[in-house]
Formats: sequence, C-alpha cells, structure tokens
Amino acid sequence: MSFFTKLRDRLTRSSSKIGAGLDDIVAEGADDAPAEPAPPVAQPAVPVPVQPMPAPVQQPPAPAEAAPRPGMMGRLFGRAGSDEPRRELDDAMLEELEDMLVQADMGVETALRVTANIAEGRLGRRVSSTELKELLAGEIARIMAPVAKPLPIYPKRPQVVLVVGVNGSGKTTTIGKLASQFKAAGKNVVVAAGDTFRAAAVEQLQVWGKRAGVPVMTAPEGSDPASLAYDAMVRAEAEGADLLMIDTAGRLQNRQDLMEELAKIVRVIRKKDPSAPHNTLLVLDATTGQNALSQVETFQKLADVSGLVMTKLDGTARGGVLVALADRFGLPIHAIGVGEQIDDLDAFDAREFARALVGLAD
Ligand SMILES: Nc1nc2c(ncn2[C@@H]2O[C@H](COP(=O)(O)OP(=O)(O)OP(=O)(O)O)[C@@H](O)[C@H]2O)c(=O)[nH]1
Repeated sequence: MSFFTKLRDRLTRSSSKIGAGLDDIVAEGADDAPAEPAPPVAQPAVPVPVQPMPAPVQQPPAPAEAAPRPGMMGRLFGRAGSDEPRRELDDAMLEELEDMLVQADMGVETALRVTANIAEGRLGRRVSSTELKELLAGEIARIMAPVAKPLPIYPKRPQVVLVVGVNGSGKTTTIGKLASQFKAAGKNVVVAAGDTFRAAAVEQLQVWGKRAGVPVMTAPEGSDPASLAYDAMVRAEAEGADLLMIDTAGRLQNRQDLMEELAKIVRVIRKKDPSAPHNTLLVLDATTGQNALSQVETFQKLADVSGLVMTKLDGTARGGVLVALADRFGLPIHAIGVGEQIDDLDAFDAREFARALVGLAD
C-alpha cells in the first residue's frame, strides 16, 4: 500500500470531518437549477508561498460566456461534477466553511485566510462539493508546501539529532522508524536512550533498535542523561556514525526541572561539538489538537527547534492542526506518522496531505 493510500484511508477514517463537512455545507444550500459548467479550479503547477490576501470583495457572478475556457482539470471536473449538487458561494456559505475549518482544528486565523482565498473572485458562483474540496486542498497545499522538507542530511559526522516532546507524543517510536529508514538508505546510525528515568522507555527503544538493526546506547536508570548524550557522541564519533539520534524523556511544559535538564543536555553536547545538535526535532501528537501550538512555543524557547514530526494522524479528527502549525510557525515538517508500525512514518508531502485531509483521491 502506498503511503498516500494509507494516509488517506487512515485520515479519512478518523478525520473525514472536513470532507463530510464540505459535502454537508454544499448539500444544505444546494439549489435545483440545472448544472452549469464548473468554474476552473486553480491548480498552480508549482506551489507558491502564501501571500496575505486582501479581504474578499463581493463580486457579481461571472457570466458563463465570460468565464475563461477551463483547463484540462476544469473540463474534467465540469464533466464529472455536472450532476453533483451545487451551492452558490455566498457569505453564509463562507461562514459555514470557516466554522467547519475551525472545528477541524485549523485555528481561527488560518481558517479565515483560507476561506478568504477561496472566496477571492468566486463569490456568486455555484460550486459542487468536489470543486470545493479541490479548492480547499489547493489552499492547504499552498500553505504547507514551503514547510514540507525531509530531515536534512549534512556532511557533518556524526550529525546529532536531538528528539524532544511531551510525554507519549511518539518520540521513541519516531526514532525507531527514522533510524530504520536511514539505515535502509545506507546510513550508519547510532541511537542513545536519553530517557534514563524510565526503564520501560529504554527497553522500548532497544526493541526499536533491534527492529531497525541499529545499536542503542543506554545508561543505568536514574543516571544523568546529559552524560549519556556526551558518551554517545564519543562513541558515534569513534565508530564513524553518520547519524546520532538522541531520545529524551518526555517533559510536561510546566515541569521546570525537566525543561532545565534538556537545556543541560544541549550544553554538554556542545562541549563536544559546538555546532551540535544539528537538528532538534519536536515530536507532536496530532490528537492534542490546538495544544500542539503551545507546545511549539514552549519548546522553541527552550531548545532550538529545527523541525517537526507529527504523529498519530491516524487516530484523530484533528489533522487540521498541522495546517495551523505550518501557517503560524513555518517550521519544517519532516515527517508524519499514521500508525505504530515501522513503515507508518514517511516524509511529509504537502499535496498528498492536503488531498487526504479533505478526502480527495490522489
Ligand atoms: N496510532 C499511532 N500511534 C503511535 C504513532 N506514533 C507513536 N504511537 C504510539 O504512541 C505511544 C507513545 O509513543 P512513544 O514513542 O512511546 O512516545 P514517547 O514520546 O517516546 O513517550 P515517553 O517516553 O513517555 O515520553 C505508543 O503506544 C506508540 O506506539 C502513530 O503515528 N500512530
């Protein structure tokens, strides 16, 4: 099964909220007028960064003959969607759309902007649910495209990747999955079990290490994680490892002591290599919804977060939060997780994600 199919099936299973919501919005206000050719759906070949758009201006419906000749996609949609119910895109519909996006955890600001962009030049037109999904997917992909960046690999050896996040966000699982993928790509990977407080966490990482076929460095329970991180750097360097991934204990945002300990890990790592850590990955659990935004803020203050991984997109109707994160922080999204298996993590693809989120086929 391709990752897109998996993403769509699992996102749709849990977060069909947006797709179903769009169907409902159109069906609710659908009129009985005969079908008219579908308005062309903007499909930029190359996603462009989102520009702040002016507020939508009420425009009279474009006369059918004045409409530009639809492109390939427009013609396809015109045919395929001609017998679908249509609803006039007006203020009431836009308001419903905005509410639905907010409920899908996209955040008020982002939902407003996306809705305004959809309205731009289209007010008064009659759109089908499929067209609305295409428009929404296009807007989401435009927001997400600039942040869809796989974990960068540098010539520096070892490249130190520090993995942080709150308890249970999926750090250990993500390290296991990433280590397996980098190993398969021919990289020499070492993993350090920096959560020295919980024996179970160390064991769990060892299980992942075995699965991925990479060594896992551990330290006695209760020992200083910063000193383990230092030892791991010495070993990774001695072994000529390409990548050293350091797991850390999950920390609640309000636990000052744990937060300080993370800062100490970074200080100690820098004694060995002032340019390390080369990446600080913040792992976020999609099921936490809007709380993910405050987690980013908190961890950014404490560690130099360089990128995000979002897990558990399979278990939530709150996938929209990823759009809000991209819009608000612009931090690279390196990967997304849609399950507990080793191959349930893949690089983040803006278009695939956008289409899966609104329930469209590839
Ligand atoms: N459904 C689903 N479950 C996931 C995903 N990623 C991780 N999990 C599960 O989430 C739970 C917590 O994952 P861990 O990797 O242990 O999280 P952690 O951040 O290391 O946890 P702490 O060590 O407690 O801080 C485990 O049961 C994982 O199997 C995902 O993408 N989808």
